Amino acid sequence: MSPEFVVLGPPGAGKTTVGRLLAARLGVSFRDTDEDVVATAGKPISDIFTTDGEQAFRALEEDAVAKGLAEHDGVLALGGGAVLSAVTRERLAGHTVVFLNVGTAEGVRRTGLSTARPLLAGVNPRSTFKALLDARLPLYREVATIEVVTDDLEPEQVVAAVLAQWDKTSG
Ligand SMILES: Nc1ncnc2c1ncn2[C@@H]1O[C@H](COP(=O)(O)OP(=O)(O)OP(=O)(O)O)[C@@H](O)[C@H]1O
Ligand SMILES: O=C(O)C1=C[C@@H](O)[C@@H](O)[C@H](O)C1
Ligand SMILES: [Mg+2]
Repeated sequence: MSPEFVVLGPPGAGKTTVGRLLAARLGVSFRDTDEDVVATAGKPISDIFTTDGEQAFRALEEDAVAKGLAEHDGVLALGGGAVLSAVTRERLAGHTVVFLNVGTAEGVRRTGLSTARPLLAGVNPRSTFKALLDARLPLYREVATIEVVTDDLEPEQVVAAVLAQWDKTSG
């Protein structure tokens, strides 16, 4: 078994929103590694970061991604920082990997109303988001087979853009 689409990108890119829509459109199931980590740890991501630290979260995330890739055959959304793991990047080879890109202004706007993202909870979410994006852009692009810039698109339009690129590449 193997996911039809793996969806990744920074916080607020729309991995969960678009991933769910994409799965519904294809009539397949949706799975999100952030939710799997929460279920395994038995507490919210913000608590894992506070109590156990980011490293502990990344270890749980690496396992959740490996399991999702092995077990799930629908749409699998990864946490925003999953690509920081070299092992995970290797595991993504051979999969259809969708990179949902979003710029700093729109990414901060989309994530601004939530306190659930511990990495963006600092004093200057804008500079934090930009630094995160700069550091990860090469990693997202290393593994992606499809990239959609989502800033000016509604979630349904993002799904359409993903499927249009997929049609072209799977030819
Ligand atoms: N294309 C879009 N246009 C407008 N708003 C969007 C779009 N995609 C997502 N959103 C909104 O942005 C917010 C964040 O979306 P979502 O939770 O899907 O992002 P995510 O990539 O899963 O983030 P995280 O990495 O934190 O899990 C939500 O309020 C969602 O409704
Ligand atoms: O970008 C990140 O590093 C994160 C994104 C979220 O999906 C969660 O996985 C967590 O909040 C960390
Ligand atoms: Mg999400």
